[in-house]
Amino acid sequence: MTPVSHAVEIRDLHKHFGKLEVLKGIDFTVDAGQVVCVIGPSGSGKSTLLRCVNLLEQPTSGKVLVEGVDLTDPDADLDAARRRVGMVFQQFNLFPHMTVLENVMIAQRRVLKRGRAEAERIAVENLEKVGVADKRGSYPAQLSGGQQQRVAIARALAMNPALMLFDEPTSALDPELVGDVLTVMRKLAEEGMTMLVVTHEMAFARDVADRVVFMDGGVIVEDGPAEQVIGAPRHERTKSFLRRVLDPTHTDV
Ligand SMILES: Nc1ncnc2c1ncn2[C@@H]1O[C@H](COP(=O)(O)OP(=O)(O)OP(=O)(O)O)[C@@H](O)[C@H]1O
Repeated sequence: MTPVSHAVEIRDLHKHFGKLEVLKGIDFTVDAGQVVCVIGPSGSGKSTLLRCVNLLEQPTSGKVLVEGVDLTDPDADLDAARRRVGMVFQQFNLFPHMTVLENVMIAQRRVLKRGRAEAERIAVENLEKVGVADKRGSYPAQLSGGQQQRVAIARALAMNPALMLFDEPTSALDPELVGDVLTVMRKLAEEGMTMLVVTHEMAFARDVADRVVFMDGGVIVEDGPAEQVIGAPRHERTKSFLRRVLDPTHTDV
């Protein structure tokens, strides 16, 4: 068996929606244990890129490998590959009629076929990890946005993923709730979780990411350590984007 060198490997990825080419030849890798933050203006293709890694979108061409499994190979075990990838969205997507505990147990029970006691134990363990175990009997509507997002993170972690994708996990939150979610994400990073994070949180990207990828117009413009891409960008497009996000008087990103 060939050794798996990357948690994620993307080669010449293109994605069209009709005539609109949203991804125009993306190449990059994420190694196991790395945190890679993807930044860039609205509409640059960041979410579409993540959705191609999670099979929510089918690439038009190119390759997406997760732990060496080619998701574009019709013979690949796609269910198994999908289970290796956890995803946290901007919206928490919790079932409103289920308690927090049930929300974190349901996929474990249905997809992984875990028994009730085991699923509950793992759910509680992960709710403790994100600091909301005391809310296990509550319904999502009884929780703050930050607590709901932490439940969504616990739900993804309970599936024992090799890789976590985060798509602007704090952008739907009131500013005072953002910190708690970022703290959980920092902890996961410190524990060695492989993470691909689309974010507008530049401080998080600067402090936590092993690499920052700047996307614009469906291409990767810069890919490197945060101190380079955010601290000393080489390209005019990156500089202009960062001027806009780092200057609060600009809101057009
Ligand atoms: N399912 C779809 N059908 C048609 N067009 C789509 C679809 N999904 C995304 N697009 C278009 O693809 C482009 C890139 O969208 P995407 O959401 O990937 O960008 P983004 O960089 O994540 O933006 P944002 O920061 O605003 O979330 C946009 O022009 C969007 O309208």
